[in-house]
Amino acid sequence: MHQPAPSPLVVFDLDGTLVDTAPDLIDTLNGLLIREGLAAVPFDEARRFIGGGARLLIERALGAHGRDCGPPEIDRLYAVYVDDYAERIAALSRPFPGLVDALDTLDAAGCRFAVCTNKLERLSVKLLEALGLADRFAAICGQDTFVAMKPDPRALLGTIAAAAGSPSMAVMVGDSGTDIVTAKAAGVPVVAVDFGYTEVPVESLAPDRVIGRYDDLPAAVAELLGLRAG
Ligand SMILES: O=C(O)COP(=O)(O)O
Ligand SMILES: [Mg+2]
Repeated sequence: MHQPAPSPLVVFDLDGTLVDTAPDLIDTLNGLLIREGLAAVPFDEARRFIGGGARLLIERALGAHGRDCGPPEIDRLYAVYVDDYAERIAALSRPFPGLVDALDTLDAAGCRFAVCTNKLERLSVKLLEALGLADRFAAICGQDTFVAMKPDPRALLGTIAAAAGSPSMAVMVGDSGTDIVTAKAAGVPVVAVDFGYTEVPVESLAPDRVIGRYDDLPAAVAELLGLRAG
């Protein structure tokens, strides 16, 4: 008996890829810093610090301004940050332009979708529910879903398994070096979006494709998976 071939799976990063979350992430960060008597971080600088999870965002923001806090202090700030962020999860955050149409086109071509993010799982679900997008994903996996978070390839391979997909029929879509390194380590082709949050231009990180708008995603996925373009 043959197993049916798994449908193609497109695994998306969340912050900076599916959703422009920087305004809420950075408002939360700066609200916290100001309450703590610390300097707020300029938006464009803080935007580049997103991608490794909220704890790293806080560490980078403090480090950029010469504050080196020990783990207990970071733990305390992180706990407050997570609570504050949950309160404003989708106050300003919106899907990037063209995302929903691209999902519709890929869906019609037989693709399924999953999320592999370094956000906490519960915040990821809450955000996507608030935006009416949660039901589109077969799995929504965060930094605390598996034993390891991106760039560990087990985060991506675990997400693909949770969505009942196969690594040989999967593509990762992400905005940062973290996503590209993760996908390469997992042996999964990767499309980089160039409108997200990254410290270096994504082109310099050798993804399989770079797209500047969601309209170009269906063709990139079709090429990488050898599908007939819709
Ligand atoms: O919030 C972060 O820093 C990381 O989130 P991402 O993995 O969805 O980019
Ligand atoms: Mg990202």
